[in-house]
Amino acid sequence: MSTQPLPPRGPSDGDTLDYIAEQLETRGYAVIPAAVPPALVDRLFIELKQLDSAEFKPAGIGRQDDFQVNRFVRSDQICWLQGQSEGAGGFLDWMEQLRQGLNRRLFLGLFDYEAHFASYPPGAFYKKHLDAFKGQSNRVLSTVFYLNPQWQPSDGGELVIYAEDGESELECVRPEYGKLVIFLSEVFPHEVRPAQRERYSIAGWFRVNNSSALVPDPPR
Ligand SMILES: O=C(O)CCC(=O)C(=O)O
Ligand SMILES: [Fe+2]
Repeated sequence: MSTQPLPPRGPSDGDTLDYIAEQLETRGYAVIPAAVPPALVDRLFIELKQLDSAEFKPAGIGRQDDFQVNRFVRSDQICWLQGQSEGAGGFLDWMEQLRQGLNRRLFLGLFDYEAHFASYPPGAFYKKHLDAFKGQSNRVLSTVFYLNPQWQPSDGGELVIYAEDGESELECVRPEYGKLVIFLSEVFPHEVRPAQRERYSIAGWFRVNNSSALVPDPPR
């Protein structure tokens, strides 16, 4: 058995940052059961429940010009976080602390962060994919944060993280309330298995800035 250090609980303090940085450096991903302050998790959950279903749109694949909705690849609904509300603002602030902390520790040059709520109705999925392809995207680190109270193993909906070869399973993560997963966007193929219940999350990406005066950074 490998002896991984126990993940710390609590806010984005030095210990949490050290833990995430160490995991990213040694394994390329981190699973933290309770990184975000509980009051913030509850606030986000309330806001998510208050969102009108009309604000959720079918998620697509690709960027602006080649954006397409493909129900065979993914069948979730999304709503981008704007940060105007207490919970969403708190979450984006927390991620900003993480961005700065990781830049200091790992020199990643992370430039900004974008995130959306995602809702997977029962039976919805996201087939095995990479969040970024080398040289084609400025997404460097993917984050997924789960908002599913009392999630049971029989509810399914796991996030499966595969090794770079796309075959061997590295991790099968239950989408439990308050859990945060972070991984290198270009390295790990992953998939969302269908769930028995509605499955809620916030998916986000830390990005680098590849723009210059002549070549603007591509839109997401
Ligand atoms: O919800 C998850 O567990 C992962 C979602 C995902 O892979 C994505 O939105 O790119
Ligand atoms: Fe993904």
